[in-house]
Amino acid sequence: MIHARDLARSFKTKAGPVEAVKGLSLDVAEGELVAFLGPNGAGKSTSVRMLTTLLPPSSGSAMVAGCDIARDPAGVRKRIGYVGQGSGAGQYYKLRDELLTQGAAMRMHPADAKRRADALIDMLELTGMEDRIGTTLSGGQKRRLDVALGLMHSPTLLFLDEPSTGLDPHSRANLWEHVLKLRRETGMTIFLTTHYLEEADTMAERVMVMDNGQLIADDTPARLKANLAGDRITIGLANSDAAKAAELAQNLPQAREVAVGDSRVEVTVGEGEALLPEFIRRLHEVGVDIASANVRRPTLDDVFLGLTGRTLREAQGSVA
Ligand SMILES: Nc1ncnc2c1ncn2[C@@H]1O[C@H](COP(=O)(O)OP(=O)(O)OP(=O)(O)O)[C@@H](O)[C@H]1O
Repeated sequence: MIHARDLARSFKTKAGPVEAVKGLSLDVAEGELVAFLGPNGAGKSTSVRMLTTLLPPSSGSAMVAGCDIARDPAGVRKRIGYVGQGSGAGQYYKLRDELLTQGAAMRMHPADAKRRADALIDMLELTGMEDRIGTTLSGGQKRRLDVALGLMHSPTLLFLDEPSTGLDPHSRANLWEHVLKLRRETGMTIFLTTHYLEEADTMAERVMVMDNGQLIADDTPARLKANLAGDRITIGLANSDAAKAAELAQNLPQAREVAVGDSRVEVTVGEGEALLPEFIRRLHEVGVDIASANVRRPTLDDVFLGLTGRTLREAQGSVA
Protein backbone atom coordinates (compact mmCIF):
# COMPACT_ATOMS: atom_id res chain seq x y z
CA MET A 1 0.00 0.00 0.00
CA ILE A 2 2.94 2.33 0.73
CA HIS A 3 6.40 1.78 -0.73
CA ALA A 4 8.83 4.64 -0.17
CA ARG A 5 12.47 4.64 -1.27
CA ASP A 6 15.06 7.14 -0.06
CA LEU A 7 12.56 9.96 0.33
CA ALA A 8 14.32 13.13 1.39
CA ARG A 9 13.26 16.69 1.93
CA SER A 10 15.23 19.73 2.92
CA PHE A 11 14.10 23.30 3.54
CA LYS A 12 16.01 26.51 3.04
CA THR A 13 15.92 28.68 6.15
CA LYS A 14 17.74 31.87 7.13
CA ALA A 15 19.94 29.81 9.41
CA GLY A 16 20.84 27.48 6.53
CA PRO A 17 19.33 24.33 5.03
CA VAL A 18 17.31 22.01 7.29
CA GLU A 19 17.31 18.36 6.30
CA ALA A 20 13.89 17.42 7.64
CA VAL A 21 13.83 13.89 6.15
CA LYS A 22 17.07 12.17 5.20
CA GLY A 23 16.32 9.14 3.05
CA LEU A 24 13.18 7.40 4.26
CA SER A 25 12.44 3.90 2.96
CA LEU A 26 9.40 2.02 4.22
CA ASP A 27 6.77 -0.49 3.20
CA VAL A 28 3.24 -0.79 4.54
CA ALA A 29 1.08 -3.74 3.47
CA GLU A 30 -2.63 -3.60 2.75
CA GLY A 31 -4.75 -3.65 5.93
CA GLU A 32 -1.94 -2.78 8.35
CA LEU A 33 -2.27 -0.25 11.15
CA VAL A 34 1.09 1.44 11.50
CA ALA A 35 2.07 4.07 14.05
CA PHE A 36 4.74 6.61 13.19
CA LEU A 37 6.47 7.87 16.34
CA GLY A 38 9.16 10.36 17.09
CA PRO A 39 9.89 13.55 19.02
CA ASN A 40 8.95 17.05 17.82
CA GLY A 41 10.90 17.94 14.70
CA ALA A 42 11.82 14.31 13.88
CA GLY A 43 10.39 14.65 10.38
CA LYS A 44 7.07 12.80 10.76
CA SER A 45 4.79 15.49 9.35
CA THR A 46 7.18 16.22 6.48
CA SER A 47 7.19 12.49 5.63
CA VAL A 48 3.40 12.27 5.78
CA ARG A 49 3.04 15.44 3.70
CA MET A 50 5.29 13.91 1.03
CA LEU A 51 3.39 10.60 1.06
CA THR A 52 0.07 12.42 0.76
CA THR A 53 1.41 14.62 -2.10
CA LEU A 54 1.04 17.84 -0.11
CA LEU A 55 4.78 18.46 -0.42
CA PRO A 56 7.16 17.37 -3.21
CA PRO A 57 10.25 15.47 -2.04
CA SER A 58 13.73 16.87 -2.73
CA SER A 59 14.71 13.36 -3.85
CA GLY A 60 13.55 9.76 -3.66
CA SER A 61 10.32 8.13 -4.75
CA ALA A 62 7.16 6.55 -3.35
CA MET A 63 4.20 4.54 -4.53
CA VAL A 64 1.11 5.18 -2.43
CA ALA A 65 -2.11 3.20 -2.97
CA GLY A 66 -0.71 2.03 -6.30
CA CYS A 67 0.16 5.49 -7.68
CA ASP A 68 3.46 7.32 -7.95
CA ILE A 69 3.46 10.44 -5.74
CA ALA A 70 5.44 12.45 -8.32
CA ARG A 71 3.88 11.21 -11.57
CA ASP A 72 0.29 10.74 -10.44
CA PRO A 73 -0.44 12.88 -7.37
CA ALA A 74 -4.12 13.17 -8.34
CA GLY A 75 -4.36 9.36 -8.42
CA VAL A 76 -2.85 9.18 -4.91
CA ARG A 77 -5.26 11.81 -3.58
CA LYS A 78 -8.24 10.00 -5.05
CA ARG A 79 -7.34 6.82 -3.19
CA ILE A 80 -6.23 8.13 0.19
CA GLY A 81 -7.88 9.94 3.09
CA TYR A 82 -5.93 12.49 5.12
CA VAL A 83 -6.93 13.84 8.50
CA GLY A 84 -4.48 16.55 9.48
CA GLN A 85 -3.61 17.97 12.89
CA GLY A 86 -5.91 20.98 12.84
CA SER A 87 -9.64 20.48 12.65
CA GLY A 88 -10.79 20.70 9.04
CA ALA A 89 -14.37 21.13 10.16
CA GLY A 90 -15.70 24.52 9.06
CA GLN A 91 -17.17 27.21 11.25
CA TYR A 92 -20.40 27.85 9.39
CA TYR A 93 -21.69 24.69 7.74
CA LYS A 94 -23.98 22.18 9.32
CA LEU A 95 -22.32 18.81 9.88
CA ARG A 96 -24.15 16.93 7.11
CA ASP A 97 -23.69 19.81 4.65
CA GLU A 98 -20.01 19.80 5.46
CA LEU A 99 -19.81 16.14 4.43
CA LEU A 100 -21.80 16.78 1.25
CA THR A 101 -19.53 19.70 0.33
CA GLN A 102 -16.55 17.42 0.78
CA GLY A 103 -18.26 14.82 -1.44
CA ALA A 104 -18.76 17.48 -4.13
CA ALA A 105 -15.11 18.53 -3.84
CA MET A 106 -14.17 14.87 -4.42
CA ARG A 107 -16.46 14.89 -7.50
CA MET A 108 -18.84 12.34 -6.04
CA HIS A 109 -22.31 11.95 -7.52
CA PRO A 110 -24.73 13.84 -5.19
CA ALA A 111 -26.79 10.69 -4.49
CA ASP A 112 -23.62 8.71 -3.63
CA ALA A 113 -22.42 11.57 -1.43
CA LYS A 114 -25.73 11.60 0.48
CA ARG A 115 -25.61 7.84 1.02
CA ARG A 116 -22.00 7.97 2.11
CA ALA A 117 -22.57 10.93 4.45
CA ASP A 118 -25.44 9.12 6.17
CA ALA A 119 -23.42 5.91 6.48
CA LEU A 120 -20.50 7.81 8.04
CA ILE A 121 -22.78 9.76 10.40
CA ASP A 122 -24.08 6.40 11.57
CA MET A 123 -20.67 4.68 11.74
CA LEU A 124 -19.04 7.53 13.66
CA GLU A 125 -22.06 8.02 15.92
CA LEU A 126 -22.79 11.57 14.83
CA THR A 127 -26.50 10.83 14.56
CA GLY A 128 -28.64 13.69 15.89
CA MET A 129 -25.90 16.24 15.12
CA GLU A 130 -26.50 16.49 11.38
CA ASP A 131 -27.76 20.09 11.64
CA ARG A 132 -25.20 21.33 14.16
CA ILE A 133 -22.42 23.63 13.00
CA GLY A 134 -18.78 22.77 13.73
CA THR A 135 -18.33 25.35 16.50
CA THR A 136 -21.08 23.75 18.62
CA LEU A 137 -19.48 20.28 18.60
CA SER A 138 -17.26 18.94 21.39
CA GLY A 139 -13.56 18.29 20.67
CA GLY A 140 -14.19 14.56 20.28
CA GLN A 141 -17.21 15.07 18.02
CA LYS A 142 -15.21 17.50 15.87
CA ARG A 143 -12.43 14.96 15.47
CA ARG A 144 -14.96 12.30 14.47
CA LEU A 145 -16.33 14.74 11.89
CA ASP A 146 -12.75 15.27 10.65
CA VAL A 147 -12.37 11.51 10.25
CA ALA A 148 -15.72 11.34 8.42
CA LEU A 149 -14.56 14.12 6.07
CA GLY A 150 -11.39 12.16 5.31
CA LEU A 151 -13.44 9.06 4.55
CA MET A 152 -16.15 10.54 2.30
CA HIS A 153 -14.63 9.17 -0.92
CA SER A 154 -14.11 5.67 0.61
CA PRO A 155 -10.30 5.66 0.55
CA THR A 156 -8.46 2.39 1.03
CA LEU A 157 -5.65 4.10 2.94
CA LEU A 158 -6.13 6.63 5.72
CA PHE A 159 -3.44 8.96 7.06
CA LEU A 160 -4.18 10.27 10.53
CA ASP A 161 -1.82 12.98 11.74
CA GLU A 162 -2.01 13.06 15.54
CA PRO A 163 -5.70 12.27 15.55
CA SER A 164 -6.20 12.44 19.29
CA THR A 165 -3.96 15.34 20.32
CA GLY A 166 -5.81 17.74 22.58
CA LEU A 167 -8.62 15.33 23.39
CA ASP A 168 -9.39 14.27 26.94
CA PRO A 169 -8.72 10.57 27.72
CA HIS A 170 -12.39 9.63 27.40
CA SER A 171 -12.76 11.27 23.95
CA ARG A 172 -9.45 9.72 22.87
CA ALA A 173 -10.63 6.24 23.80
CA ASN A 174 -13.93 6.90 22.07
CA LEU A 175 -12.24 8.12 18.86
CA TRP A 176 -10.10 5.00 18.83
CA GLU A 177 -13.08 2.76 19.31
CA HIS A 178 -14.58 4.30 16.18
CA VAL A 179 -11.39 4.13 14.13
CA LEU A 180 -10.88 0.47 15.05
CA LYS A 181 -14.50 -0.32 14.23
CA LEU A 182 -14.13 1.36 10.83
CA ARG A 183 -11.05 -0.65 10.20
CA ARG A 184 -12.73 -3.93 11.13
CA GLU A 185 -15.64 -3.13 8.85
CA THR A 186 -13.66 -1.85 5.85
CA GLY A 187 -10.21 -3.47 6.10
CA MET A 188 -8.72 -0.03 5.57
CA THR A 189 -4.96 0.53 5.91
CA ILE A 190 -4.16 3.16 8.55
CA PHE A 191 -0.95 5.14 8.90
CA LEU A 192 -0.96 7.37 11.95
CA THR A 193 1.41 9.70 13.68
CA THR A 194 0.98 10.11 17.41
CA HIS A 195 2.74 11.50 20.45
CA TYR A 196 0.93 9.09 22.73
CA LEU A 197 3.19 6.11 23.20
CA GLU A 198 0.55 4.05 24.99
CA GLU A 199 -1.76 4.63 22.05
CA ALA A 200 0.82 3.39 19.55
CA ASP A 201 1.59 0.43 21.77
CA THR A 202 -1.96 -0.81 22.13
CA MET A 203 -3.43 0.17 18.74
CA ALA A 204 -0.70 -0.40 16.19
CA GLU A 205 0.51 -3.70 14.81
CA ARG A 206 3.71 -2.05 13.74
CA VAL A 207 5.60 0.93 15.05
CA MET A 208 8.06 2.98 13.07
CA VAL A 209 10.29 5.28 15.08
CA MET A 210 11.76 8.37 13.49
CA ASP A 211 14.48 10.54 14.93
CA ASN A 212 16.48 13.29 13.26
CA GLY A 213 14.95 12.74 9.84
CA GLN A 214 15.69 9.02 9.80
CA LEU A 215 13.82 5.82 10.54
CA ILE A 216 15.60 4.20 13.48
CA ALA A 217 13.24 1.28 14.20
CA ASP A 218 10.45 -0.59 12.45
CA ASP A 219 8.83 -3.62 14.08
CA THR A 220 5.90 -4.84 16.18
CA PRO A 221 5.65 -3.13 19.59
CA ALA A 222 6.26 -6.48 21.30
CA ARG A 223 9.45 -7.24 19.35
CA LEU A 224 10.78 -3.70 19.73
CA LYS A 225 10.32 -3.93 23.47
CA ALA A 226 11.84 -7.41 23.80
CA ASN A 227 14.82 -6.72 21.52
CA LEU A 228 15.60 -3.09 22.25
CA ALA A 229 14.46 -2.57 25.84
CA GLY A 230 13.84 -5.80 27.78
CA ASP A 231 12.05 -6.50 31.07
CA ARG A 232 13.41 -4.99 34.26
CA ILE A 233 13.57 -7.27 37.31
CA THR A 234 13.90 -5.43 40.63
CA ILE A 235 14.73 -7.39 43.78
CA GLY A 236 14.38 -5.63 47.13
CA LEU A 237 16.93 -6.99 49.60
CA ALA A 238 16.16 -7.65 53.26
CA ASN A 239 19.83 -7.62 54.26
CA SER A 240 22.71 -5.87 52.52
CA ASP A 241 23.79 -8.53 50.10
CA ALA A 242 23.67 -6.24 47.11
CA ALA A 243 27.09 -7.23 45.76
CA LYS A 244 26.28 -10.95 45.94
CA ALA A 245 22.88 -10.38 44.32
CA ALA A 246 24.45 -8.24 41.58
CA GLU A 247 26.96 -10.98 40.76
CA LEU A 248 24.15 -13.50 40.35
CA ALA A 249 22.18 -11.01 38.27
CA GLN A 250 25.17 -10.61 35.90
CA ASN A 251 25.21 -14.37 35.37
CA LEU A 252 21.54 -14.71 34.47
CA PRO A 253 20.94 -15.82 30.88
CA GLN A 254 20.61 -12.76 28.60
CA ALA A 255 21.30 -10.33 31.45
CA ARG A 256 21.94 -6.93 29.86
CA GLU A 257 22.28 -4.23 32.42
CA VAL A 258 22.66 -4.53 36.18
CA ALA A 259 22.14 -1.62 38.58
CA VAL A 260 22.79 -1.86 42.31
CA GLY A 261 21.36 0.25 45.12
CA ASP A 262 21.74 -0.10 48.91
CA SER A 263 18.84 -2.43 49.33
CA ARG A 264 17.98 -3.49 45.83
CA VAL A 265 19.37 -4.85 42.61
CA GLU A 266 17.92 -4.31 39.14
CA VAL A 267 18.64 -6.33 36.04
CA THR A 268 17.36 -6.01 32.47
CA VAL A 269 16.62 -9.31 30.73
CA GLY A 270 14.64 -10.52 27.71
CA GLU A 271 11.91 -12.50 29.47
CA GLY A 272 11.55 -11.22 33.02
CA GLU A 273 8.63 -13.32 34.17
CA ALA A 274 10.23 -16.55 32.97
CA LEU A 275 13.57 -15.73 34.63
CA LEU A 276 12.31 -14.41 37.97
CA PRO A 277 11.72 -17.80 39.71
CA GLU A 278 15.21 -18.98 38.69
CA PHE A 279 16.77 -15.74 39.92
CA ILE A 280 14.96 -16.02 43.28
CA ARG A 281 16.05 -19.68 43.61
CA ARG A 282 19.69 -18.75 43.00
CA LEU A 283 19.49 -15.87 45.51
CA HIS A 284 18.06 -18.22 48.15
CA GLU A 285 20.85 -20.73 47.48
CA VAL A 286 23.51 -18.17 48.43
CA GLY A 287 21.52 -16.94 51.44
CA VAL A 288 20.30 -13.59 50.13
CA ASP A 289 17.04 -12.58 51.86
CA ILE A 290 14.49 -11.12 49.48
CA ALA A 291 12.08 -8.40 50.66
CA SER A 292 10.27 -7.88 47.34
CA ALA A 293 10.40 -8.88 43.71
CA ASN A 294 9.00 -7.09 40.72
CA VAL A 295 9.08 -7.36 36.93
CA ARG A 296 8.40 -4.22 34.91
CA ARG A 297 7.49 -4.65 31.27
CA PRO A 298 9.16 -2.06 29.05
CA THR A 299 7.30 0.76 27.34
CA LEU A 300 7.95 2.22 23.91
CA ASP A 301 9.68 5.07 25.74
CA ASP A 302 12.22 2.52 27.03
CA VAL A 303 12.71 1.42 23.41
CA PHE A 304 13.42 5.01 22.36
CA LEU A 305 15.82 5.35 25.30
CA GLY A 306 17.61 2.16 24.20
CA LEU A 307 17.90 3.48 20.65
CA THR A 308 18.92 7.08 21.29
CA GLY A 309 20.09 7.34 24.89
CA ARG A 310 17.27 9.75 25.73
CA THR A 311 13.59 9.25 26.44
CA LEU A 312 11.00 10.42 23.98
CA ARG A 313 9.63 12.74 26.64
CA GLU A 314 13.09 14.30 27.13
CA ALA A 315 13.50 14.59 23.36
CA GLN A 316 10.12 16.33 23.09
CA GLY A 317 11.08 18.67 25.90
CA SER A 318 14.47 19.54 24.45
CA VAL A 319 12.91 20.66 21.18
CA ALA A 320 9.94 22.37 22.80
N1 LIG B 1 8.37 24.70 5.79
C1 LIG B 1 9.46 24.51 6.53
N2 LIG B 1 10.49 25.37 6.49
C2 LIG B 1 11.60 25.17 7.24
N3 LIG B 1 11.78 24.14 8.07
C3 LIG B 1 10.78 23.24 8.16
C4 LIG B 1 9.57 23.37 7.42
N4 LIG B 1 8.76 22.33 7.72
C5 LIG B 1 9.44 21.58 8.63
N5 LIG B 1 10.65 22.11 8.88
C6 LIG B 1 11.68 21.59 9.80
O1 LIG B 1 11.88 20.23 9.48
C7 LIG B 1 12.08 19.45 10.65
C8 LIG B 1 11.04 18.33 10.72
O2 LIG B 1 9.75 18.90 10.94
P1 LIG B 1 8.42 18.01 11.00
O3 LIG B 1 7.29 18.98 11.14
O4 LIG B 1 8.40 17.09 9.85
O5 LIG B 1 8.64 17.19 12.32
P2 LIG B 1 7.59 16.33 13.17
O6 LIG B 1 8.30 15.08 13.52
O7 LIG B 1 6.33 16.20 12.41
O8 LIG B 1 7.37 17.23 14.43
P3 LIG B 1 6.02 17.44 15.33
O9 LIG B 1 5.88 16.17 16.11
O10 LIG B 1 6.39 18.59 16.18
O11 LIG B 1 4.87 17.71 14.41
C9 LIG B 1 12.01 20.42 11.82
O12 LIG B 1 13.32 20.83 12.13
C10 LIG B 1 11.23 21.59 11.25
O13 LIG B 1 11.55 22.79 11.89
